[in-house]
Amino acid sequence: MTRIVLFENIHPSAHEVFAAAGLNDIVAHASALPPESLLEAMKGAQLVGIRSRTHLDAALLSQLPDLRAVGCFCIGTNQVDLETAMLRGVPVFNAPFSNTRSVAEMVLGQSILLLRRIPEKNDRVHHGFWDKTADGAFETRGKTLGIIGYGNIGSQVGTLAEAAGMRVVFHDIEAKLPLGNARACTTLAQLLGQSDVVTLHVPGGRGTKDIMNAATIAAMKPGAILINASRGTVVDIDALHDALKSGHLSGAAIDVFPTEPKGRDEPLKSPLIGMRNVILTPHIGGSTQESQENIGREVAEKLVRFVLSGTTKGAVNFPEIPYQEAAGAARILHVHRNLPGALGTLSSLVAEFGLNIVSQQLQTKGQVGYVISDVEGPVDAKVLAALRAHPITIRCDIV
Ligand SMILES: NC(=O)c1ccc[n+]([C@@H]2O[C@H](COP(=O)([O-])OP(=O)(O)OC[C@H]3O[C@@H](n4cnc5c(N)ncnc54)[C@H](O)[C@@H]3O)[C@@H](O)[C@H]2O)c1
Ligand SMILES: O=C(O)[C@H](O)COP(=O)(O)O
Repeated sequence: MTRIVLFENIHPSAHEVFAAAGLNDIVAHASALPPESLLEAMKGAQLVGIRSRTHLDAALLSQLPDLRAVGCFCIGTNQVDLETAMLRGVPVFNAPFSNTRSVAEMVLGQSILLLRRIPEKNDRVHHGFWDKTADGAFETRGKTLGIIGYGNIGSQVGTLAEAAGMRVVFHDIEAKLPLGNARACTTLAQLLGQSDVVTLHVPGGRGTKDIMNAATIAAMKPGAILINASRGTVVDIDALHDALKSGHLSGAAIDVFPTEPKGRDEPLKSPLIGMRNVILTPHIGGSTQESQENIGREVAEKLVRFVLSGTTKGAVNFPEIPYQEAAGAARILHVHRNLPGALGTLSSLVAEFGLNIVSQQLQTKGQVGYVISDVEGPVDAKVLAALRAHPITIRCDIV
């Protein structure tokens, strides 16, 4: 039996995919759990499904000997210690494109609303005030959108923004093909100095921490707008608060926060609460019916393929072996330390039990090697125990 434990209200489409593959031992939690309950909830799970709020650090992963794979039912994977997972023989899968469009649409919508100061005007009318004025309200057409991080989401935002008449510039640490009429900026300063709206679409992690800080926010055009729907660590919220208070920036939309509540019952703490022309949303950039259904299906399919055939295609932290038809009576999935002669050692071990290898694929990544071997003849518990006991072995399973 493959025990699956899911957190954070993963879409029923995932359950359908698991059930169709005969994987019915599923425990589903509607929200993220506090760290003190997480280990207990994951014990015995072979597959774990999470979204952005569940953190799987090295200490937690090392207490989960049964864990075979992790599914991040989202784009970001920075909430998992990917290196530790790999060294423990655990591939991590995600859904790299399934919510891209949802985020891009939200960012374009926020740009239009903030340029017109709609959040502030909406609030005034709700309080009975009729402040009819064009002061500080601008068309989107002809304004410059600066995109920091021109990957899947950033480039999609650029395409939509051009359709709305915006001029698009972007900055990325890698060379990127500009779509439409978008122009690359070689430096961040170049982008900040000319953009009416700046939007962030970089991954989380040390390399992007506080990209927008007091100095870079000061380098933005007076009256500009800042949007962040990437990761909460990317913007120094106190510096943003100061720039909004002083009037240097005219508005902001923040979907992700340095510390986010674990669930509905926990309040958000942020100095931005109650500020004028600021849109605050609870990390819902990728939360649409369409995206969640697609993500549920996509990640569950990757997990099912791994469980049934060992394929790791699409894993973000692991040697990738594409799907191949089973060629023998049994398939051995062997994760080992990537040392010289490891493949020979494995093949000799298998041969000692009189098993003939009919098909074999090896891929390596850093310190880890992964081999799928199809063998003639059944692999019994004695063979599996011998393979698992060998010093080069990190993990070994039979499918
Ligand atoms: N708010 C949400 O609900 C939501 C939904 C989906 C994704 N996200 C987040 O959006 C972010 C982007 O997602 P994506 O799918 O476009 O990722 P992606 O990997 O396709 O693109 C990220 C881009 O950022 C670039 N980059 C990395 N470091 C940079 C730096 N220091 N300066 C400039 N560019 C840099 C990369 O080269 C890459 O082109 C991720 O953090 C993801 O987790 C948030
Ligand atoms: O990485 C992502 O895809 C987004 O941050 C969305 O995360 P979520 O699934 O927790 O909404």
